[in-house]
Amino acid sequence: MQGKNELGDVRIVDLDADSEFRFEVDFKAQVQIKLLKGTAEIFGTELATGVDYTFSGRKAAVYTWHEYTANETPMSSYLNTHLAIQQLRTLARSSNELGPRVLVIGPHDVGKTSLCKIMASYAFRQGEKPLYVSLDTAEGSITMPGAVTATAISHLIDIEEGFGSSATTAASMGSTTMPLAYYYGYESPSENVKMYNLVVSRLASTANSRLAADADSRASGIIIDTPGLIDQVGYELIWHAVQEFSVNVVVVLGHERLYSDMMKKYKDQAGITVVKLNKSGGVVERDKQFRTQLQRTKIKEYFYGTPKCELSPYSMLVNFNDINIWRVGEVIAPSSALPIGMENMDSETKLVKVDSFDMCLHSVMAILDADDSEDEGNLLNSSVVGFIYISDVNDEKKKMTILSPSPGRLPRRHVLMGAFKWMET
Ligand SMILES: Nc1ncnc2c1ncn2[C@@H]1O[C@H](COP(=O)(O)OP(=O)(O)OP(=O)(O)O)[C@@H](O)[C@H]1O
Repeated sequence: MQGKNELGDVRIVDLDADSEFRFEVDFKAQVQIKLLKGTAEIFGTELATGVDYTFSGRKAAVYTWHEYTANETPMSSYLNTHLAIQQLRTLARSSNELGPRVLVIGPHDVGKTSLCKIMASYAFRQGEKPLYVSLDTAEGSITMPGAVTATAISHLIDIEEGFGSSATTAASMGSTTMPLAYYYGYESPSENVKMYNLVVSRLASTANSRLAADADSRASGIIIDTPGLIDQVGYELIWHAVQEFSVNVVVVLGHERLYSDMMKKYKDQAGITVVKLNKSGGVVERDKQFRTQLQRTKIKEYFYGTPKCELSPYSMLVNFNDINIWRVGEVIAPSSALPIGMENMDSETKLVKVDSFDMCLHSVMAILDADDSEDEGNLLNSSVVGFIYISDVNDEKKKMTILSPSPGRLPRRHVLMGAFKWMET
């Protein structure tokens, strides 16, 4: 395998069987990797021989199988887990039932997203079309940070861009393959647990009914990536996701206590299997700065596309009167912080209309799939048709400038604002 940085320095690396070449590239730097001979994969997607793959702002590993030798990486256990899940799919197909619903949990930075990608890629390579669900609002791996999403894996996950080129750009182009998304609007679920659980429930219910109606994907089931929360709030979120998606396989990655707590909780529940897998030594911790940078990159990608598929967003003027901007009411104290029995009633999920447009400047907002006349109490039940960015606000003229991936009028007038801001650079 050959690696080349932007200064033109070339390195050739010989990869033994069952070993990984791990690399980290800064956002400002670029490296190219080329497979010269043999077979290798990145998070489950195979590399083609002789093709230059370019990476920037990424931490990843090139893995090679050949045959089993040492057990230095947990890849063989990931493969075995996939094979067991694959059997459940075959079984489901023969009885025309819903395939496995797999939930991957664990603390931050243990490789949950990577494992989900690996399992989705392996499933796809075996002809399956599982639904990939991301409940990780910090990451925005499929559309935007702040959203929970579901998308059918109908083509290979891109080596260089992850879901970037497949889902984000499809979404920006208003394609019908726009992933199903609901907008929560904050990075961490603990900021507003009630609202987070509400959007997860909505996503689960729509995803379940889509799957029930899609004979092609039904037996392939669902793979669910989660945020890395394992404190008291985290457990609540896990129980909730298990229930809403009728999860029957819980994969615990890299955390003994979490595993034994899950075993305790589910040992008497027929039909739920709890599996423990080790964290890969290659998983890298990402500091706050790297995560923020990753979020900015995701937001930018939504509007401007990726190096492989560039987009030019449209800038348009919108009258204050032509748009209804909503945000969730002031959360005085999250319910989780109040004494048992006392609830913050509905302020955590009650929308208030934003009338000070100044506060919208540089915000990312979700356009809700709701009719103009929709009751405000129902808006949070709406999925997302796309995202916009407010690049300028002119109070005098009562207009604002909006950046949108598609031309023409706003498709809907109700938009939901969260906490994500971004500065075009
Ligand atoms: N085997 C590996 N070699 C090198 N890098 C890896 C490997 N596995 C994962 N990584 C990288 O480590 C980082 C963390 O992995 P990942 O996003 O899968 O963890 P996570 O548990 O989903 O994180 P979180 O949920 O906290 O965001 C990512 O940048 C990923 O690309």
